[in-house]
Amino acid sequence: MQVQVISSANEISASQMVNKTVIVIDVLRTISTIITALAAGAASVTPVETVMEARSLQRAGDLLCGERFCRKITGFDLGNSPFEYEALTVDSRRILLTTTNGTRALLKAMRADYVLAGALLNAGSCARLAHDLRRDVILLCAGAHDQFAAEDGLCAGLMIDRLQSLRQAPVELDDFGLAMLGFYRNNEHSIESAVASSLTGKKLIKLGYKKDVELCTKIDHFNMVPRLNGDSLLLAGGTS
Ligand SMILES: O=C(O)[C@H](CS(=O)(=O)O)OP(=O)(O)O
Repeated sequence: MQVQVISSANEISASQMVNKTVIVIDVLRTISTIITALAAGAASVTPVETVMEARSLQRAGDLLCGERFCRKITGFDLGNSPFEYEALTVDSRRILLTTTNGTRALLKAMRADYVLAGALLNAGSCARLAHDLRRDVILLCAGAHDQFAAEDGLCAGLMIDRLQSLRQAPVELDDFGLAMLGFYRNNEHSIESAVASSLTGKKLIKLGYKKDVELCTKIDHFNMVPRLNGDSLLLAGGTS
């Protein structure tokens, strides 16, 4: 199995995705929020590029969700904090979600054979499902504002570590993947502080989202994987 790591959403091209499984990684916070929402019973999550598009797609019962500048969008039901996605609020609802980086990365990955949503919260399950799908893998770090984000790189390194332990044959890594594996192994006993020291981690903490950062660093908190089906993410695997 070949595994390639791409440093930010704008670095991927459609031709790279042919016959591949793409795992879209956005630890802070989009993918962590999507995993939490589906685990809490949301029917599906549809990633949407713009605020206007989200509004135009809304049908009765749908929740309009997302952030700009890390804050809930005016008039929307929920923002981008996993804590907002409680069972009472999201149960059986379709979620239309637009965020700065994470939903854009998901939309960019749509040409792949399989698109999975991965974060620290479900890293082990995500690696296992990717292994079972028997395709070469791209780990697409969503990044922040078209730049590499350290927390996504750490998560990519963790998934490579997990993929390697699942396989008899070695995982063939590109150089960036090799670097991310080393980055993860150097920080594996201090993931929470490494994420809290990242640019986005520091920004979110400054804005009052320290608990979000702490929650998003819980490795393997869930054993299920959001998987793209048409234009929406649905659950694959167990529930918690
Ligand atoms: O809301 C978030 O956590 C981030 C904000 S930022 O653009 O990275 O500063 O957005 P996301 O799309 O979840 O990376």
